[in-house]
Amino acid sequence: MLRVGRIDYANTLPMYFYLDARSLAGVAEFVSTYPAELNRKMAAGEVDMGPISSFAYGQHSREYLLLPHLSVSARGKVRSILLFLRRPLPEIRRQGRVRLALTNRSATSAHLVQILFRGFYGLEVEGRSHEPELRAMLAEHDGALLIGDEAIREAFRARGLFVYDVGELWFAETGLPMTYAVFAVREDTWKRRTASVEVVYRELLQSRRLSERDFRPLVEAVQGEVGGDAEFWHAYFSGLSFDLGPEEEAGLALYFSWARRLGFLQEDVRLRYASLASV
Ligand SMILES: C=C(O[C@@H]1C=C(C(=O)O)C=C[C@H]1O)C(=O)O
Repeated sequence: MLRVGRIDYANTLPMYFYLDARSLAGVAEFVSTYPAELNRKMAAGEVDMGPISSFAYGQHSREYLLLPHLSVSARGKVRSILLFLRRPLPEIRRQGRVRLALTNRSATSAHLVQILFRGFYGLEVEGRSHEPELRAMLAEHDGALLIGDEAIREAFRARGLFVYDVGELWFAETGLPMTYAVFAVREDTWKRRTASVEVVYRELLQSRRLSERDFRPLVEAVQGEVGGDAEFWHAYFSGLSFDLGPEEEAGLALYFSWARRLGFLQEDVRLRYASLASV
């Protein structure tokens, strides 16, 4: 059986919501976790494919292949990758240095924030990986990065903090979308189990397409779990892009080149795709 990763944040739900259990019976089993742990499991070969952090793809682009037309991206506002600052951003920028607590659930966004603050704003950044607990994070830092449903929940109740959408900050500097997660398969799995990967891929893509036709059933499902109103969740799903097209590739290329320049990645990243027919 293929071990397929799954992230329990709302942002990947469109790819999973309409999966057909019968088509996947005997082909795939699902491993649910958060992004940083999924990245680790992919690297260790404990998971064969899944929605890993784009950054993790950058670290392993020689061993992984991308699945075409699948991602979690946004052109601007993403609404779930949020920086909670104790003081307004312009004030922090004037100060020239910042101490940030970065959620240990993330790989893409934790590096993206450092790219923005160091690369684009020219600040001295002390970034520390932290459990995603806003109060504890802010006790010793100027700001905290949260992602996924944890970020959304905190944004609903944040008082007296200055909250910035990291996707919006990236777009303001680059005019490009940002891709937070890509779907990748280990190349060794792809070679040995091509037919099974094709079955799972078709299902993920089909689910994505069905979800995009009408987000209402997904909105109802996440509203019950995370809270918030239907309007927020419609804006959330419609504001994300689940495709991986030329614009997303351009955003990723810029992200990877900055990650390389700041020493977060040791090699240039090539986007290599599994040759899957887009059905
Ligand atoms: C849009 C999001 O993207 C997520 C962010 C990730 C990261 O920062 O490494 C990884 C996977 C994505 O599901 C989010 O968490 O809100």
